[in-house]
Formats: sequence, C-alpha cells, structure tokens
Amino acid sequence: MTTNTEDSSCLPLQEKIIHHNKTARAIEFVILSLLVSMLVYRVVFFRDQNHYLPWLLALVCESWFTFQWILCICIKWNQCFTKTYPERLLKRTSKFEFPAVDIFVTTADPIFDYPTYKLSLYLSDDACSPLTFYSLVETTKFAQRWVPFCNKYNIQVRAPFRYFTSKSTVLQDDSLEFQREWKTIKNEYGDLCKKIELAAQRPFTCGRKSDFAVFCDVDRSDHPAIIKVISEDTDLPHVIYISREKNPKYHHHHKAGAMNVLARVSGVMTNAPLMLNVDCDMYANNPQAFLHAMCMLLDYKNDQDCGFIQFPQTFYDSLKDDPFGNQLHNYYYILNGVAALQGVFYMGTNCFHRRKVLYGLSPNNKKITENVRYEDLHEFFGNSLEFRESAARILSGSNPKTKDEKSPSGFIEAAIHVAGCSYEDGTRWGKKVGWLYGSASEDVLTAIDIHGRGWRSAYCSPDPDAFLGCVPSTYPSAMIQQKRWSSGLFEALILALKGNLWFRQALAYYWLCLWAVRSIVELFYAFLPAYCIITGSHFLPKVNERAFVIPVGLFVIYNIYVLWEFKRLGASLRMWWNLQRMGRVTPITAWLFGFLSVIAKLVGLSKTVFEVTQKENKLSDSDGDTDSDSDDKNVARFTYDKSPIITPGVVVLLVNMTAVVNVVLRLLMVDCSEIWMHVLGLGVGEMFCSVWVILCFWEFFKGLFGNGKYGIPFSVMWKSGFLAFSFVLLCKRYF
Ligand SMILES: O=c1ccn([C@@H]2O[C@H](COP(=O)(O)OP(=O)(O)O[C@H]3O[C@H](CO)[C@@H](O)[C@H](O)[C@H]3O)[C@@H](O)[C@H]2O)c(=O)[nH]1
Ligand SMILES: [Mn+2]
Repeated sequence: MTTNTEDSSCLPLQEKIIHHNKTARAIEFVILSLLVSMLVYRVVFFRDQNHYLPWLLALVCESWFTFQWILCICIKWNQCFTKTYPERLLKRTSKFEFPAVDIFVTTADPIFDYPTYKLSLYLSDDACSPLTFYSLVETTKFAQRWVPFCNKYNIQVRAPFRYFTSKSTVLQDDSLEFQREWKTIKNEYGDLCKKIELAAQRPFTCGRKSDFAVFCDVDRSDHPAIIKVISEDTDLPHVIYISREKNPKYHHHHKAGAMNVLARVSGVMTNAPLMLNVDCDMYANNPQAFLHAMCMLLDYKNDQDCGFIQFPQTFYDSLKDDPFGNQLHNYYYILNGVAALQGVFYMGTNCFHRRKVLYGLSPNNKKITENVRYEDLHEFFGNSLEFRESAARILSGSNPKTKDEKSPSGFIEAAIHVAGCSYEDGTRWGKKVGWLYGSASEDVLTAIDIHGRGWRSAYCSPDPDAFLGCVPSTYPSAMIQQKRWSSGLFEALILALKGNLWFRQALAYYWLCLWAVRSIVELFYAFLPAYCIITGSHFLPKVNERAFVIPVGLFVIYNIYVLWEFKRLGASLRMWWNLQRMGRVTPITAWLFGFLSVIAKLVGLSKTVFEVTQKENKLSDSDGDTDSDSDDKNVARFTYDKSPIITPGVVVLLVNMTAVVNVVLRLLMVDCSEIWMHVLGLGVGEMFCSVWVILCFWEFFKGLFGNGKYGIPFSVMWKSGFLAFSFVLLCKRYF
C-alpha cells in the first residue's frame, strides 16, 4: 500500500470507539447481587423447608441463571464500535492495489463500488438445478446492462428487485436521458423476471447439445460435478456456476462441504487472498461494503492479525416488532461487547475471510511454507497439483496469482477434480482446513477454531447496512431454525472449545453455545410454580418474610433494565414484550428439541442434519400501504404444523393453567372474610409466576382454540394433554 505524504494519508482508515457503559454495568451488578442474595438465602434456609425438592430445584436453576448473568456481564463489559472511512482509503490507495476478492454463494447481482476485474463470483448449487443455472446465465446478461446504468447514475440500491419496488427510489434524476434509460432498463428487468418465471413453470427441455444437457435426468443426490464459467474477462466479475459432485456413499457435509468446494474451485481458478461469503437469501444493500471491509483489512498497523470481518445480519421485509423473536435484535449489546474482546463470531454469511486463515494458518506463523514440506501440503490440501500450488502461494504470502495466468475456463478440469466427492479423503479438509465439519452451525464451529489459533475478528456495521437477508416469517420455520442453531452451537462447543482462546472470548462462546442446555433449566423453572401450587409447597419466600423483596426486586429491576436496553435501540414496548416472552417460549420448545437431537447424536441414534430454512416467497406487493391492520395482526400470529416441537410448551401451559384454576376453585370455597389469609397461605409469589408463565405462552393458549393453521393440531393437543395430566397426577400422588 502506498502512502502519499498528503495529509489524508496520515488519517486512520478506521477508528475504534469503546463505550464503557457505566450505567448499564451498575444495574447489572445490582441484579447480580440480588441473584447472589437469593442463592445465599436458599442455602441458609434449606433446612427449614418441609419440601426439599422444589427448593433444591430452584437453587440449581438460579445458580445457572447467575452463571449466565455473570457471562453476560463479562461479555457486555465494554461496547466496541468501529467507524470506517472509505473516502480516505480511496484517496490513498489506487485501484490497482486493492486485493482481489472471491465471492461465494450469493445473490443474483453482486455489484459493488469496487474494481470489478478484481472480483469473481462463485455460486454453489447444492440442488443441481437447471433453473438456477439458467437464472444465473440470464441475470449475468442483464448485469451487463444494469451495472453501467448504476455507475452512470450513481444508484445506491443495486439489487434491481429492491430498486424497482421500493418507494424511496422513484426517479431521482429528472433529465430526459435518465428517464428514457430508466424505462428501458426497467423493461429489461421485467423481461428477465418473466423469463425466469416462465422457465420455472415448465420442466426443462434439455436438448442434447445445449448448455443444459448436463442437467438431463440428473439425480440431485448422485451426479458428477458440474462447473460452468458463465462469464469471464468482461468488465464484470467472473461468474462461475458450481454444482459439486454428489454420491450417496459420501457425506456431503451440508453448507460446510459446499463452502470447502467453493474454496478449492476458486483457489484453482482465481485464488483471491480474500473471500466473501453470502447466503443465497441475502442482497447487497450498500455499494461501499467492500471498501468498508478493506478499511479494516488494509490497516497494516492495527489489523494484521484480524482474520475475518463480519457484517451484521439484518433482514428486509421482516415482521414488525419481531413476534417470533428471531430477528436477532436482542444480541445487539452482546455482539458489540464481543467485538471489544477477541472479536465478533462468524455468523455464516456477510463475512470476509482471509484465505490463509481458512487454510489453517495462525497469525504468528506468517510463512508456513518454510516449515511445511511439499508432502505435508498433500496431506493437508489433497492431491490436486493446481490447488497445492495455489495454496502454497497463499501460505507463503507471495503474489497469489501471477499476471500472465489463464482465465477461469482454463482450469475447468482441475476444478472438477477438486469438486469431487472423494477429493477430501485422507486430507485435513473439514478438520483443520476450511470450514469445519460436524455441526449444523459450521460457522461458529469454524470461528471457535479461528479465534483459537489467535486470530482476532472485526465487526463492521456501516450505514446503510451492507447486506440484508430473509428471516423466517412463519412460526414453524422460525422454530426449525432455532432448533438447528441450538443443536449446532452445542455440538460446536463439544467439538471445538480448547484452551487457546482468550479467556473472556471463551466465556462469550460458552454464552452462545449453551442455548441448548438453557432449555432444560427453563423447562424446570417453568414447572416449578405450578408444582408448588399443586402440592402446596413453596419455592419462593412468603410475603411476610423480609426476603420477599429479593425476587420482587429481581423481577422488577431486570425487566426495567431490558426495557431500557431496547429503548436505547429505538425498539417499541411491543417488541420488548415479544422478545421477553419468546425468551421463555423458544428455549422450552425449539432449543429443547435441539438439546435432545444432540443427545440422540451422542448416543448414536442420529446424524447431523441441516434443515434448510424455508424461504417464504414474500412478493413485493406488500410494499404498498394497503396493509390493513388485521393483515398485520395475522402475519404476526402463530401458525402450527404437525411438528411435535411445541409439545413441551403446551404441557407447561396446561400445567400452569391447572394450577391457577386449582387456586381459583379453592378460593371460591372459602369464606369472603378469610380469602386474604388463604391467598397468603397459597403463596403469592408462586401464583404470580404461574400467571406470568401463562402470559408468556398466551399465543399457545390462543392456539388451543384457533382454527385451521392457527390452531394447535389435535395430535399435539392430546399428547400434551396426556403429559400434563400425568404430571399433575404424579405431583399429587408422590410428592
Ligand atoms: O446442504 C446445504 C445446506 C445449506 N446450504 C446453504 O447454506 C445457507 C444457509 O442456509 P439457510 O437455510 O438459509 O439457513 P439460515 O438459518 O438462514 O442460516 C444461518 O445459519 C446457518 C448455520 O446454522 C449459517 O450457515 C448461515 O450462514 C446463517 O445465515 C444457504 O445459502 C444455503 O443455500 C448449502 O449450500 N448446502
Ligand atoms: Mn438464510
């Protein structure tokens, strides 16, 4: 990187701003001291209890909550924000000096403010679909017209499907020329959409000679590798379509396997030192995203040990106030907190990696080639000569690609070789090299390994957001995603956590990866109040005890604290409630099943599965303001399918309802003047908790009486009813 002696060259490309968050810390410590007091109270008064069981359970659960809270305090301690200055970068660095970037899996139009001849786009298609291939071909053609148009008029929203539908971008330029070109390009875009829609409606007639011949009668789970260079050496990025070889005899390792094939094919073809990874349901929302990332990656002084740059996961067209609690708002302070430690987690998409990081290098062994012999490279990276040479260049830090080398299509044969099923046999792929195997959250598994090698990472959140994606918009698909995450994260913890991480970074990973275990604690704690009411025991201090202020204080202060956190983010009261309640519902349903599936895998009953998130087709007709109130309410309503995932939640609800009904019946039978005494005797704390649990599960309550997809299916209902009934019966008879 040249630094001119101009003023601008002295200015930093990025600035880290650390907030110490003193008020938040103070409140967090108040909450912690209340939690500890509660534990002390439990231990001191253990002997005085008539019923040990609820007291002991409460002690265990609350110890866990305290542990979790300590993790939270450690993670949120400092909040780190990094500001990046692309203008300064552009002033000091000529376009020829920018590093090349290989883009993996992606949206239809990878168009950015970046020297395009430095970009290559690799699309991996695990479905081996001629339609995807066709769309990519047609979209590439369209891009040849669209990109110049964007550049000419400096258009910021570069995804045409957003540009032509959003209200904000009505013709900003009133020149005749612009109007004319705008109309033409809009029509062309309409044609493109129609073509693809038409193609989607009828089966592909794959003529023997056409480009589609390879897709003829192809079996999605058993076919040779298909690699096609759709476009190269134009003004646009190279575009390459890849459908890796599939064979039922080989495990394909889901997304991690696809990413490793992309890494190898791109290594052979273009070998860019940087790789950007985006999921197929994302689009680029900020044309300067690359420049922001470069500000961090090219900052020699600070960030030579920065292994990857993660952009936030934000979503478009998402439901208002986050009714299913899956839009990740509640991780804001956690993520900025981890950013102040070793660095934010890799979240599977919107992330720039240094290639050498994924090839297993550590920040201190800058030149691995000095100590690794050529045979060892074979053992690491497999038997492709082309790939080993490209990897050697990356590892030695020499020029990854020399000028006079061939275009991508010159490497098709080598690429097909490295995209084969058996290529990874006997190599370190998935174990030490590339994206790691063994967890459905391959992202976090890989990130733990990278951080464990001593790399740091950076969180880059420019305005507007760099990438926007889809979030599941129905309750069942949100749950499937949460289940996959909780199980995958737990597996990642089991597989990867070793002693090399920074201590507080390790704590952050514990916080993240223990979701699955949380489910058990949440489940027990939700049963506790009902159990106590039914059996006439207690797990909370009575109203006339002084210790009663501890749980009350905890409840009030904690909720106000979270509300205050949300208010600072500009979230609504409704969102606060939604996330609070989903904080109880999700662990007891989706995470619990995640936990069970990990256990099933540990005892050998099942294998890792990656249930792909349903991509609901949200058509752009929702951009009008015709959305009536009732529509809004209905999209936010819970829908149910036959999946048993909600069963534990329904059981919790039914048991707590039984308890409350029980209390009401008992009170109806006593004399009016004595009612208050009876209320006190039954336990105000327990009753309050039971009602609170019912409120948290209120959506399920509505589901008990809902119709069609809004109703809980009968099969789930009777199973839950049976379980709840048995629970109540057992409580009464044996405890
Ligand atoms: O066998 C597979 C399965 C998935 N994918 C791709 O993986 C990506 C993520 O899958 P998706 O179904 O969209 O899952 P999400 O829940 O949205 O994914 C989040 O969580 C995953 C980990 O569980 C991460 O890998 C993702 O990057 C992250 O966005 C998509 O681009 C898929 O095309 C494959 O290529 N092959
Ligand atoms: Mn997704």
